Amino acid sequence: MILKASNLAIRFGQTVALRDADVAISPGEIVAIMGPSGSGKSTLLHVLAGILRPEHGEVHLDEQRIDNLSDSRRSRLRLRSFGFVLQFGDLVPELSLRENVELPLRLLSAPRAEARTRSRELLRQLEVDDLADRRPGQVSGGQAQRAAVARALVHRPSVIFADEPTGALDSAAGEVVLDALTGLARKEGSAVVMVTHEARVAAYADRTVFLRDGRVAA
Ligand SMILES: Nc1ncnc2c1ncn2[C@@H]1O[C@H](COP(=O)(O)OP(=O)(O)OP(=O)(O)O)[C@@H](O)[C@H]1O
Repeated sequence: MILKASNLAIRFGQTVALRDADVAISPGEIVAIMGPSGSGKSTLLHVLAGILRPEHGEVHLDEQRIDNLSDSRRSRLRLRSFGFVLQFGDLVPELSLRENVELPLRLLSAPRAEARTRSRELLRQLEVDDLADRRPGQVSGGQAQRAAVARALVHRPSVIFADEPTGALDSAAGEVVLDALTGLARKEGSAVVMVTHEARVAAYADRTVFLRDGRVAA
């Protein structure tokens, strides 16, 4: 397993968001998380990604326990091992698409030339290379989301987390983004954990985990 979580529990005030949740993701596997509104999908994603710390339970990336690391070590680990695609607007608005895609590699101190070559190649595969010098506000939502997919993949992460990655797109643009995300992740061997409430999005996954009231349903 590349990512394994057991007995996860977390509350927000009186609300129990997760209780006794177990999830295990194999290397390169594409998993959808589905469930009714408020069932804990985003919370589970945030706990698996080391953004939220569970009150009970453990999260392991490969052999390493990650939930009990300090905030700074978890941030570093997220940068190195994970990629993220959110619903919309998570590119840096002041940077061009190319600079956004290069950013994870630059933060990881990769040589500038290597960052440039790798990001150019991904932007080409996602068919937005002709827009590389535009800022996110100067392209369509679907084009920006394809750049976000490139940014999520650029540093060859073990796991890509996607929270409603096509939630802000029409179905045609959404399909292009999902084809790109799942196709490139398969090619490069990154696992994908994707929260969605749409069956047609979950159809891109190898497997679906259903949540109900903070529990993983059988
Ligand atoms: N920061 C927070 N503060 C208080 N309550 C929260 C917080 N985050 C989540 N919750 C609550 O925890 C429960 C699970 O929320 P979560 O966002 O994980 O659900 P979800 O399945 O992703 O929902 P949706 O499909 O509507 O996005 C909900 O009852 C929600 O109101």
